[in-house]
Amino acid sequence: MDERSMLVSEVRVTPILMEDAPLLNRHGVHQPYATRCIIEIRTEGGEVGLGESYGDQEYLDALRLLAEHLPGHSVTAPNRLWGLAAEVLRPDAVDPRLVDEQSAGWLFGRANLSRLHGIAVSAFEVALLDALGRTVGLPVHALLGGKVRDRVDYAAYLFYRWDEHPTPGAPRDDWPEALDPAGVVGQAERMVDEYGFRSLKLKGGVFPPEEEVAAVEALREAFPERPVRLDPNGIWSVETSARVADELRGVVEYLEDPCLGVSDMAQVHRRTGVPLATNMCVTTPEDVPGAFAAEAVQILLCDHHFWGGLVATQQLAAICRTHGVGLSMHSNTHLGISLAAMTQAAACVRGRLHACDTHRPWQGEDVVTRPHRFVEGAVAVSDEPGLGVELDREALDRLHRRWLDSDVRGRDDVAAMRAADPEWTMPPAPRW
Ligand SMILES: O=C([O-])C(=O)C[C@H](O)[C@@H](O)C(=O)[O-]
Ligand SMILES: [Mg+2]
Repeated sequence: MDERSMLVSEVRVTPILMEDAPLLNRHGVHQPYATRCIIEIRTEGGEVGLGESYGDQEYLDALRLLAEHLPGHSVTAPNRLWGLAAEVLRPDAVDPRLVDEQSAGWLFGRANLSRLHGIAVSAFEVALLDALGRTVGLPVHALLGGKVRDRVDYAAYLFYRWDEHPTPGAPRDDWPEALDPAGVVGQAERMVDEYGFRSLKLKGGVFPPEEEVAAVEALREAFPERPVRLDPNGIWSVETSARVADELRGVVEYLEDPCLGVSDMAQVHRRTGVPLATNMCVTTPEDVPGAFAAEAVQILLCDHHFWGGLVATQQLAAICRTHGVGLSMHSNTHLGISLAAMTQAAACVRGRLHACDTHRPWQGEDVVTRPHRFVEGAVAVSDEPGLGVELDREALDRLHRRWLDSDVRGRDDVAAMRAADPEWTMPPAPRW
């Protein structure tokens, strides 16, 4: 094959706004529209590779900056993206919020340079692998060493939610409110009916822990065969976390980020023995040694969007296997290109993989022509070349026009909550 045909000729990073549901979490509520960006890489040989990543303005700027340096890069060399990212995305070249270690504004860990590079590499690595796979006629999983499973299990991602956004004129879906155990069980019933999910995860941190414990117990009673997890995003103290862990021992598969930080998580696990998962206190490779040594984490939620991509996911999986730490996948609001990438990566992970998180059922829109179907809670691993998805150009244009016509440029669940409660501010941690 002619080497020149493998070179990147053009890169497009297109910001979009997609409808989102009024899902509640410890910060507040999801905005009516969420930002995201779609990446298209064209090769000299005429293939196109797709990627999907965060769309907050500061990330968009960083991704566009890196994109300028990609023409001439070979789709056969995704590993070289790390060196390029280190060269181009220096602390003085990016928005300070992306590298400020003190900024813990997100629901998935602190910002820092290592994480920024992981995010940037991932966004383009996926697109390069897609283009390479299409060029040579192989699925991405073959480029990662081959799939070890044909279907990837996902969990029903249950949220406390309102039936509609407090913002006038916001889009509305057809899910009813879920604000108590009966509402949560009703939501789970519909998720199980429509998607067949065989694991359940409740996003907590919204109501006092007793109410969330009651919801988890109600889920367990309604679905005795299905593992249940609870994730309050680190809003409990060590005392509260230990109490909840004692109450839910044997009821939950694991507790996810009951409290913040390696030392507090380790204390809770030491005191209770209940398995703990995280997508908050271990989010870069540098976090791994200390957290594993302290036994703060029994299940790590990988997320290729911030761990550096699909190859990095395999490397992280190997580290977890070596240390006897289980693996699952974190997700926040995403569309079908991300789901395709998550599924290809998960397909290659050897050993036990806990059902992965996905927000996909909450999105009524997509930018791929054939949105994925969940059958018995799983997505079939595509064997088509690349990621196995095609871009719906008309949908992309529509969601991009929406972005152009709007001033929403990032995620702010605290501000969104103020539409319902003008006094609302970021809750302290621990809150309970
Ligand atoms: O597992 C998690 O912590 C998440 O999925 C973080 C997300 O941002 C979720 O909490 C959300 O979207 O509200
Ligand atoms: Mg979490």
